[in-house]
This record gives sequence, C-alpha cells and structure tokens, in this order.
Amino acid sequence: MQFEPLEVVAAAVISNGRLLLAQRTRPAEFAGMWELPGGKVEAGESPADAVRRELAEELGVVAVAGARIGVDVPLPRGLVLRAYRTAIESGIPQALDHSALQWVSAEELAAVDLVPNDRIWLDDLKAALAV
Ligand SMILES: Nc1nc2c([nH]c(=O)n2[C@H]2C[C@H](O)[C@@H](COP(=O)(O)OP(=O)(O)OP(=O)(O)O)O2)c(=O)[nH]1
Repeated sequence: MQFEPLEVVAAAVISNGRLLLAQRTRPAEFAGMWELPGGKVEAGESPADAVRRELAEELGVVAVAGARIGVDVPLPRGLVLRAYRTAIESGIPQALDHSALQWVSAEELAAVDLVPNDRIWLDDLKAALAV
C-alpha cells in the first residue's frame, strides 16, 4: 500500500529575536512568497524526524524540533500543517531548496509576503519573537 502523508511540518526557528523565513520557488501561485522551512512527514517518521530531515535537506543544518506553535491548519487531500519551535544545533542555514532566506523581527514579520496558511500563525509567531 502506498504511504499517504498526513502531516506537513513547518519549523519556526528563532534566534536573536528573529524568525527564519524561506522563499518558495514553486508552485507558481506561491513562488516568491515566504514560508517556514519544512515539508511532508514521510513513512516511518515522527514529525520531529521530518523536521530534522527537511532542515538538513533544505538548509543544510542539524535541527531539533520542540513544542508546537499555533493551530493545526487543514490542507487539501486530508493533510494538516503544523508548526514546531525548532533549534539549530549546528550549521548555518543556506537556501538549498528555496530562492532565498531571511531573518525577520516581529515588526518586520507583519510586512512580509507570507504564504496564506502561515499568516494564520502571525500572532503566535510574533508572541514567540517577543520573549
Ligand atoms: N514547507 C512548508 N510547506 C507549507 C507551509 N505553509 C503551507 O501552506 N505549506 C504547504 C505547501 C505544500 O502544499 C505543503 C508542503 O509542501 P513542500 O513542497 O514544502 O513539501 P515537500 O518538500 O515534502 O514536498 P514534495 O514537493 O517533496 O512533495 O504544505 C510552510 O510554512 N512550510
């Protein structure tokens, strides 16, 4: 039987009061918009495993997922999008799968062209940036 992913993990990496955002290259409707790095949980993975793998693939870092942040966001085809506070253990993030990366403050975040689903977490992300 083919594995059907159920969850998309999105990593909220905060360092020095700034949140790491990545610029999507696809699909066309979201290209140029900013998101949290992450992706679909694969067969046999926990969400934390998926965060670790996706951040290695997309950013070239070793990362550890922590607490959930914000609400579950329903996606098409029965998928759910969930954000996790994530710490980078080693490495400097590089845009290996995105067109660019940026670190934004709480004030800057409001003005960023975030993908619509991630906008749902705006207040949660701002609160996380404030502490
Ligand atoms: N990674 C990520 N995906 C998001 C976010 N917000 C959001 O709506 N999505 C959606 C876009 C896609 O429909 C889905 C995940 O797509 P993806 O392309 O990042 O996942 P993936 O690497 O596992 O995908 P694939 O192309 O290998 O199938 O979740 C976000 O902040 N980060």
